[in-house]
Amino acid sequence: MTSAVPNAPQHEEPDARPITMFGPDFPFAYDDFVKSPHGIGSVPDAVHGTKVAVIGGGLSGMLAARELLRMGFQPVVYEADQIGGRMRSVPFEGHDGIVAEMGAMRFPPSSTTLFHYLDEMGLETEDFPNPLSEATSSTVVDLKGESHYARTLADLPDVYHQVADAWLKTLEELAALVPLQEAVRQRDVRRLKEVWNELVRRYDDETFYGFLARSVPFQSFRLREVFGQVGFGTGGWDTDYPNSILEILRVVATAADDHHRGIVGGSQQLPLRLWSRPVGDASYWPEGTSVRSLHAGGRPRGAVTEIRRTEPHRFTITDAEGNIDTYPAVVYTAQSWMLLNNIRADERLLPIDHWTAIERTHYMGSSKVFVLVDRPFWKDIDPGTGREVMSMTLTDRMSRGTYLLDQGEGRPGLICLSYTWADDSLKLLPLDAGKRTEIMLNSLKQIYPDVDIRSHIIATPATVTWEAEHAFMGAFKANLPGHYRYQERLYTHFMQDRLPAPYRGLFLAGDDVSWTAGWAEGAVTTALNAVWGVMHHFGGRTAPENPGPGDVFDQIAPLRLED
Ligand SMILES: Cc1cc2nc3c(=O)[nH]c(=O)nc-3n(C[C@H](O)[C@H](O)[C@H](O)COP(=O)(O)OP(=O)(O)OC[C@H]3O[C@@H](n4cnc5c(N)ncnc54)[C@H](O)[C@@H]3O)c2cc1C
Repeated sequence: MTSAVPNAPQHEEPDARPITMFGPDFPFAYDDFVKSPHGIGSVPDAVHGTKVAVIGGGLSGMLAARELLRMGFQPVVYEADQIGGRMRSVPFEGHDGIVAEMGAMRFPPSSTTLFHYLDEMGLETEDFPNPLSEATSSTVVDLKGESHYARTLADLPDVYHQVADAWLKTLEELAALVPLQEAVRQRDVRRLKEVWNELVRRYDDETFYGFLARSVPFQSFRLREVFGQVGFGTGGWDTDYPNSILEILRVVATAADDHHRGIVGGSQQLPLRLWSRPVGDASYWPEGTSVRSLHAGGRPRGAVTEIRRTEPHRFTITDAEGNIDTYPAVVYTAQSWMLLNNIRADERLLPIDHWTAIERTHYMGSSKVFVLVDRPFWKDIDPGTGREVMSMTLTDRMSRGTYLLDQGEGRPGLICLSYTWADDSLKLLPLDAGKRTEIMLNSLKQIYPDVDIRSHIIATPATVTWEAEHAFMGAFKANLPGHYRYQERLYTHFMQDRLPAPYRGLFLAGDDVSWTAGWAEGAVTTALNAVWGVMHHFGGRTAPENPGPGDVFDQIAPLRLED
């Protein structure tokens, strides 16, 4: 997501194994699973060619469709908006190769399963210029009208060091940071479950803010305020303060906010390539078959408007063009709220407790504003100070986070003028691109009075507010306190032997079902769960050498909290 979550402090031994997004709720090694030469499963020949509806053409849907095709199914993709979903890279007309990342834009290398598919699809990554990171030549932190220029954390005034220390101490004292990260590194499932399950029991009812307020190192309100407004790593945290502290601890435990990399050419290429590239080693299908080639006109079906359960054990789907088709199984990857309003959904699709979980799901809003400028003028040196005229900027003003995205020598420069979440995003909701740009330029003018950003702008600004997008209604899920049980229900829904038979056959996947919403790794791993579920539903199995998430589920299942 780039939640407002900062760099996870790490205790790094020189030869330590890397921290990955292994668990902590369901510590299954998805990265090893997808890399195995034994494949991720197969189905009986009689099942080959069976149509499975895949609702949503974002990363999760595209990955599920591709892996289902590989197993010999015929995935039928429905998409309401465009292939890519929240991996939306918007080009600027007349400026080839430059895109504004409206959704996902920076990816932690700890997303090892995501990176496997990036490699498979031949995509390259590069350092992303986060605040104070190595890829960022300078950062300005501007708070309560006072600006500080820094190349590293060491250049910032003492209060920022106090905040960094307080955060590290709090994590060590209240959240068992050291054993938690060590268990993730070592992939020590028993130890990880011991430590994490205890944290779940202790903190499911706690907000992020409440967690800080009860910590001795954060007794000063001033420190909590500074931490909330600028944080460290990717920026301020206060828009996350009302959320469950477990959401934050997952990010910290798995280094999701560290060492981010951007996808060269734009993140949307990943779902687009999963859709259009032939699947080399597919069962049943002739060489050269891709998900796209299985679709008439090379286009997905339109938006789903209705899903009903029909006899015997079928799903009948209507789309926006009025087509009605019936399938023996469905993978559903759109935000789950769509099942409450945009889609007429048969109540018999899910057990009542799952509907409750969907109704209670909480999403964060998010807005971005990008401008294309004639050149990376921010690298000009101010003769008075000897510094670059403008830096990556964190501020408590309306723009909050401003990112400078160098496109290379002799090319225009790209500026993400503003990236906001929750209430800060809501403040922009009713405003058009022009008004938003004006507000952000004004905000930055207070920090850089001598820089005329407007004079460099060469294209219409690009902007988005995800909560206003019809097919999304939010940027990413963020559990509130007390939501663990809902999350556990939705995540484990792919284990359908546990459900009464009339509720089987529809598999939930995607970012909002994952434990780490706002991170593409969760879209990938929940897609793999759903693929395992579909395979199992049709009598398929994995190779004994490479058991899947459902095969080992009972040994590593997420903690189930009782009433
Ligand atoms: C602002 C923002 C910043 C982010 N930053 C990062 C980041 O830096 N790093 C990172 O790892 N992750 C980030 N993420 C998260 C990442 O984008 C998601 O995890 C991932 O893209 C989700 O993929 P998905 O397939 O689960 O869902 P989606 O991408 O939402 O795909 C669901 C698809 O379903 C479609 N749909 C909706 N309704 C219907 C219908 N009725 N019929 C058919 N189709 C329908 C939608 O149009 C959409 O294409 C960010 C997300 C946002 C919004």
